[in-house]
Amino acid sequence: HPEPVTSHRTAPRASSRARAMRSSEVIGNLVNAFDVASNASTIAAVALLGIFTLGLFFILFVRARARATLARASVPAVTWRPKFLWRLYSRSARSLLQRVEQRFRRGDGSGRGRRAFGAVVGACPFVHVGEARLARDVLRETSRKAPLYHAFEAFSGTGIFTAEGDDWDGKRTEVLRAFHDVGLASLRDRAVEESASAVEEMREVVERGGGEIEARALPILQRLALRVTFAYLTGVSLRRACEDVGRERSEVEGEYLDAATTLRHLIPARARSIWIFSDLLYGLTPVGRLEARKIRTTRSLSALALRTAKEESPLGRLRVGEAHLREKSIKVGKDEYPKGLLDEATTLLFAGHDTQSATLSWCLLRLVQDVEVQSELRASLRDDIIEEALGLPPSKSGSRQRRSSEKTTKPAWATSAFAPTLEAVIRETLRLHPVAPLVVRMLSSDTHSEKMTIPKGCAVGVWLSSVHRDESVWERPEEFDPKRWFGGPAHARTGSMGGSSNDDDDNGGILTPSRDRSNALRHKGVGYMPFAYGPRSCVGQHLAQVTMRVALAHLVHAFEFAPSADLDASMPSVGFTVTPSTGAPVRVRLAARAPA
Ligand code: HEM
Repeated sequence: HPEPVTSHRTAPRASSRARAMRSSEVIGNLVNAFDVASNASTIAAVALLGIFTLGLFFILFVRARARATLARASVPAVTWRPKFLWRLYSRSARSLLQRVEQRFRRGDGSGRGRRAFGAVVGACPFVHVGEARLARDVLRETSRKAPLYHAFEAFSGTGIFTAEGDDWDGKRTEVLRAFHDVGLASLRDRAVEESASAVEEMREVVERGGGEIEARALPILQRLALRVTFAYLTGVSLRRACEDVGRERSEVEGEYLDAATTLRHLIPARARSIWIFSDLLYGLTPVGRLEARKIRTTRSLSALALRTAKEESPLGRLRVGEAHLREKSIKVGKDEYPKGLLDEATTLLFAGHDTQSATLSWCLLRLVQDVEVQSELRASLRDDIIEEALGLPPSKSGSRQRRSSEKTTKPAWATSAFAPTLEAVIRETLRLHPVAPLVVRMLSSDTHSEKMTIPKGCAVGVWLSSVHRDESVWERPEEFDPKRWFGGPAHARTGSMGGSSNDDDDNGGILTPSRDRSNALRHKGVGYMPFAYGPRSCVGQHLAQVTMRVALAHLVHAFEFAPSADLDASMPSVGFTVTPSTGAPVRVRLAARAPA
């Protein structure tokens, strides 16, 4: 056998030397590597620190600039704290409107009674306004919405609610022209049809319930307002459109309203939270993903509306208008739709049903608190001309045929002078519950008013709910008093509303003389703007007034409403619109027949 290369005794000595050498090499290499790494990490750390410091200086600089701009408005400043979305969403800011109003009432301590305060929101100087005249000046001045509306873009896309500049201008013109060309008669007919059928459904439930039931009014009114809005926009009833695609109307409505309810809270909550700063990060959060799912659901109703819309309907007209066809198409299910058109249908369906159902819910809650007003309203509707015009069943047999020859050829029901008590109740509801209570604009030039100047570059949040409570304009502002819309200045401070008026600044120019001039309503005046004011005021206000008149008249004509046992019934839930937080629970019974 050959000798082993290393003897048994020398081998460990040689290998330990080699090991020692190898380990010193390794340590040396490690030290080198560590040196290199530590140099690199030092450089990276210094670079990061530099970027961080620069970023910090930049933030401090823009915030200081924003504070300086705000100081020029000389409003008392409050601190803005961004919120975490899940807290806002889960608690749905109940008392927000009261808190803001209290803040306005406190003023700036100067005794000048300014209803305004400011905050730096991110890097933007933000002035909150609750003063009637100032609000009007601001809203008249600009058509630019604040970056806050960015949170709504995922939902309403480039529809007119969120569009800007020439794009908005072109689309708004097309929408208004479409509404004008179609006219209000078809809307009145749809509203009569759907209101009568909602009353019949409810009558059956009341009769089954032994003559009186407790019901949540909001979901019933949401379905009613959605059906009227869909039918008007498309020229086809929602039932018919659903049948055409082999689906049940109640299922389609249910899905849509569930999604809309979630979005109503989620989108404004995002606008007030830190997530407004990043679409990408927001999209990765569970709430961001929930929002995307709900938006897809609402779009399927918009797609159904576009697919079924008749040529002569408002959506049918938009389908051939240029402004809505410029953008590329997007897919919903198997079909593709021009994005601008789809976004507009989404905007109008949502804005149409949500605002009207919320307003009508508040109206019923007010009427259950004020039985006298409710009875007066019901009595005022038991008039054969009003009944005929609003499609109500006749309460006195035999009289209609005789009087119908007096029917005016103009759409009298479209004017506020036609049924003044009904109109006064709706106006007073919208005064105390303007369901879209905050509108925000960017000032592109300084806005001067009697009391102050707000510099350009400021975002201005006009709180319509507070404008409607401005004590320099309204007497007893918290009181629900439809009578303030009639008669002399006892009900409103001088200058707030002018003399009596039949001029209907809200009726789209359709003028019909009142049948009873002594009963004419007063001008709305400077302190009243439930549909906002100026270039970006509501495009659907004339539609809303017709639908709400018809729907409220049908409900109050058929039923008596009484308060429910729910103590939270009048608690507001503030989202996209302000709704009664527990769905407007009321007790319902059939209205007693009119005395012969
Ligand atoms: C009681 C009913 C309604 C109320 C109280 C109401 C209130 C308002 C308010 C306050 C604005 C301004 C929002 C802002 O600038 O942030 C607005 C805008 C708008 N409303 Fe209404 N609205 C009602 C009904 C309707 C209806 C029935 C439609 C359509 C079918 C509609 C469509 C719109 C649209 C598209 C805008 C955006 C206009 C623009 O930015 O140019 N609204 N509404």
